[in-house]
Amino acid sequence: MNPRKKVDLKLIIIGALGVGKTSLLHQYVHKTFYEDYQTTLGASILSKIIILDDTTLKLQIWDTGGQERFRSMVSTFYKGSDGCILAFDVTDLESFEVLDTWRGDVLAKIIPMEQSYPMVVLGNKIDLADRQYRSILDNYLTDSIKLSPEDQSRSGCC
Ligand SMILES: Nc1nc2c(ncn2[C@@H]2O[C@H](COP(=O)(O)OP(=O)(O)OP(=O)(O)O)[C@@H](O)[C@H]2O)c(=O)[nH]1
Ligand SMILES: [Mg+2]
Repeated sequence: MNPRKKVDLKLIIIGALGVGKTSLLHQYVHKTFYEDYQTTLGASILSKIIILDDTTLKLQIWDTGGQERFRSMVSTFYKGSDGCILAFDVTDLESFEVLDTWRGDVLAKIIPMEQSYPMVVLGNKIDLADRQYRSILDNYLTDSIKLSPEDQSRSGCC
């Protein structure tokens, strides 16, 4: 039997104040959800081991604070990361719009060193009734992606 490969990955989660970055990670790693809000000061690190096919992945996930005053400190944590989660709150349009700035920060630090760097956009708080994600996605599709009619029919979109 082949021993499993071992891979260490450093991931970072960024996004506006209070979008739920810490809650999401605690739910993922410790299976607990905190109702009480305690803003993250700077950053904290969580670890999780997952097994994927024949590989043991050791995730080191950097949870960062969304406060403006931590912005330049947080950008120093991007170094050496293998990917990034851009988090927003689906009930808060501004938290989505500001992702562009966060993304710009990451690209400015990472891309000169890494040609390919995975980033995912994550919409949180989907349990809340006043979610605005439909209009967020509609605007995004209209303004940014501009799918051609062929693409739309292929994707079954719109
Ligand atoms: N309803 C609902 N509330 C959530 C969800 N995720 C987080 N919250 C609440 O949102 C508040 C902020 O959550 P945090 O996880 O501390 O937010 P954060 O992004 O880490 O905030 P900063 O560290 O200040 O940047 C807390 O009161 C959470 O309980 C969710 O999926 N649904
Ligand atoms: Mg936090």
